[in-house]
Amino acid sequence: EHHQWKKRRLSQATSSQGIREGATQGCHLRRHFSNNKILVELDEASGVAIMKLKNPPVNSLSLELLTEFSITIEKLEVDRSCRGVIFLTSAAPKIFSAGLDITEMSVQELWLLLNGSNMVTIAAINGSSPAGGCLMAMCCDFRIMADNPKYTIGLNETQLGIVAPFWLKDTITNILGHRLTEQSLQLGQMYTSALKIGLVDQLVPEDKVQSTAAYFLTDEKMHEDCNTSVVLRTLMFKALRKNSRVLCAFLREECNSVPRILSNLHKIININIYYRISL
Ligand SMILES: CC/C=C\C/C=C\C/C=C\C=C\CC(=O)SCCNC(=O)CCNC(=O)[C@H](O)C(C)(C)COP(=O)(O)OP(=O)(O)OC[C@H]1O[C@@H](n2cnc3c(N)ncnc32)[C@H](O)[C@@H]1OP(=O)(O)O
Repeated sequence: EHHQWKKRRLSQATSSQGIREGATQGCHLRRHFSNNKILVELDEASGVAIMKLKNPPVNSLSLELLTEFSITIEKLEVDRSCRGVIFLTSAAPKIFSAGLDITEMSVQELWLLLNGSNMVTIAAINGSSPAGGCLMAMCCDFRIMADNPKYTIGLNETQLGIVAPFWLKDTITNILGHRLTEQSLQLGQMYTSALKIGLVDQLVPEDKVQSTAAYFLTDEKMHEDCNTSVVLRTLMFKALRKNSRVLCAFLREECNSVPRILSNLHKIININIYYRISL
């Protein structure tokens, strides 16, 4: 069934369905794709794709954005000039993503896409990033965040009365370790010092987030201390993480069975009950 879903997405991705394309010729070719909520700029020389979320005012992860997200990732996956390098940032200032649109929900597919992707993914976190925004960043291989004490990041689900499902807990445990994860989820904690606890890998000045992500991906010298390219290291990292195939199978199942559109808070409560039962 997942295969069917993928096929359907791919045919949408390759059809003209709302995707606008263009190319500019500088010293090398840059291609642009866009649909309503996602802008992509692909530099063919470096293979670096910048994927920008554009859902004003707060970049919430609405169903429309998540659908376009899937289409875009799959389009990049099959694009031979994208050398497996992509980074994710926000087109809006100050907010990376406010998390799920509280009137809708479908986040498992995003988890599957980013965790299952063979591309190297970097979150260029240029603003606040609660809940689903933090999840999206955690699904990337590296996280580079703007050094601004006003911006916070974390899983505040508990404060919202949402019980984090086990795959979300596993995702943050991989990054923070067991004890800190417990504290973080129990309190629904939002962090201003995410670097200290390892939730992000690097803090940089706000205007350098995107360029640092690009530099990180393309400049091999930066990693000469370990004599292994960032791309190779990431592919190894992904291979290690893919051990959790059982988890992937569970999530695929769940994508098919959980109602994908929640139109009001009442349904959110039902979904929470569903998660409690399935734990
Ligand atoms: C339902 C889940 C079920 C099961 C669990 C499944 C999976 C678990 C994995 C992930 C779970 C994720 C859950 C979520 O992501 S829930 C969403 C959590 N998000 C928040 O708590 C965000 C709270 N918002 C803020 O902190 C701030 O708004 C801000 C820092 C993002 C921006 O602050 P600003 O001061 O710049 O702007 P505001 O005036 O506060 O907001 C502007 C505008 O935007 C609306 N808004 C804010 N957040 C959301 C949102 N998540 N969805 C939709 N709309 C949002 C806000 O209401 C304002 O609207 P108005 O201008 O008042 O109309």
